[in-house]
Amino acid sequence: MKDEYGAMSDAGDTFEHDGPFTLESGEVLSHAQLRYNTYGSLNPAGTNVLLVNHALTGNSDLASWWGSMLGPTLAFDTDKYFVVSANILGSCYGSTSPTSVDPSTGEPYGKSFPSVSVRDTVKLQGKLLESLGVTSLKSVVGGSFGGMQTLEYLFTGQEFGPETRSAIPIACGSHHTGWQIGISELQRQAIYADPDWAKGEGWNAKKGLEVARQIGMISYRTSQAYEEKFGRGVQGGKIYGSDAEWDVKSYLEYQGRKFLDRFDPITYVKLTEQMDSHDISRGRGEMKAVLNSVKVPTLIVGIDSDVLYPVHEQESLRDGIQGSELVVVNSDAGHDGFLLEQEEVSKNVIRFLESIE
Ligand SMILES: CC(=O)SCCNC(=O)CCNC(=O)[C@H](O)C(C)(C)COP(=O)(O)OP(=O)(O)OC[C@H]1O[C@@H](n2cnc3c(N)ncnc32)[C@H](O)[C@@H]1OP(=O)(O)O
Ligand SMILES: N[C@@H](CCO)C(=O)O
Repeated sequence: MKDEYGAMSDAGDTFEHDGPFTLESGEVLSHAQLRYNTYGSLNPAGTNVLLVNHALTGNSDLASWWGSMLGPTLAFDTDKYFVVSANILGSCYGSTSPTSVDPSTGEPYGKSFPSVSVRDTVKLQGKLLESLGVTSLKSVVGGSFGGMQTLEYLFTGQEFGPETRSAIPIACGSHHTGWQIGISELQRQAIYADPDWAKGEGWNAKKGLEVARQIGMISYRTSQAYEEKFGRGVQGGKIYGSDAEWDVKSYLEYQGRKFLDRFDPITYVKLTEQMDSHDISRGRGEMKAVLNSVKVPTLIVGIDSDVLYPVHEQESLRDGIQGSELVVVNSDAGHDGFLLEQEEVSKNVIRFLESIE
């Protein structure tokens, strides 16, 4: 279900920040809210907490994307843990975003929505956790954009929010690299190239958004996966020129169209910009020293076929964070392996959580 400006209103609760929220950029959101979901019960000390962070286009409805990991006896064991999943600030899934009304104009922010960093999202989530009575996080887990948030939590206890006792960053690195910013930029350029981006507020740059999602879908998988799924399959037998209806073309077009039901171009531009802000060393010193300052147990997970966040980035995290462990999951799926290989991810999460106080 979407509201009048296109924001998704999925199930969950809403946290409202008390007063204006100042962003890293110095800009101020006069009102800031976050959608979140919880599962299980909080213990009286507020310490049996697992925080699970979603990726770029996900939401706080954890059951809808890591469902086979959530429930009694599963990785996110709701008999033992109070599991919290919070939306990203700037996401159209119920948090303050470009689709929200700017109180100063009475109109949706649109392109004037301020620049939010991954650290801003985590800082606001920290306020949400405090409001729930959370004093300490047993672990923070997330893949991709969720992994970037997870890495920021390694510093929250020292800087803001509840203490973090362990972390499981998956399929991400210590900062967004030139490669990843380039792929984000390519997607934004597809949106900017849509003639409707320059008209009015830009909400109607739908063709651009479709193409952006198609570019994303290529980067989330691998040549092996595309070969296995589509190969040279074609409808109608025509293989020459623009008459060729390749199965892969039809798949990408379908994914692009489907995406319009749950995202808008402005939010997509802003969220990819937020990912590009990811750099745990910003303002904290040299990366080597920043990683070396991490003292909590950390399980780093990579996917061996991930071309977007390649394994060497997880190896760098492992080399930098003292005593951390790296597990590389074998999968042809590529980056999306963190969503598709739930059994393998679960196994490692369970083992690691059992080893943590
Ligand atoms: C609504 C939500 O998902 S929001 C919940 C949170 N989501 C997230 O966190 C991530 C977003 N989701 C994703 O990235 C993906 O859906 C994943 C990774 C979770 C799952 O991927 P997969 O299961 O491998 O799906 P896959 O990429 O094969 O796409 C399947 C779809 O393509 C369609 N399809 C497959 N081949 C073709 C083709 N040749 N032509 C047209 N359509 C095709 C299928 O019919 C199917 O359609 P459906 O989704 O309407 O059922
Ligand atoms: N499939 C994921 C990839 C980004 O990590 C998403 O759409 O959010």
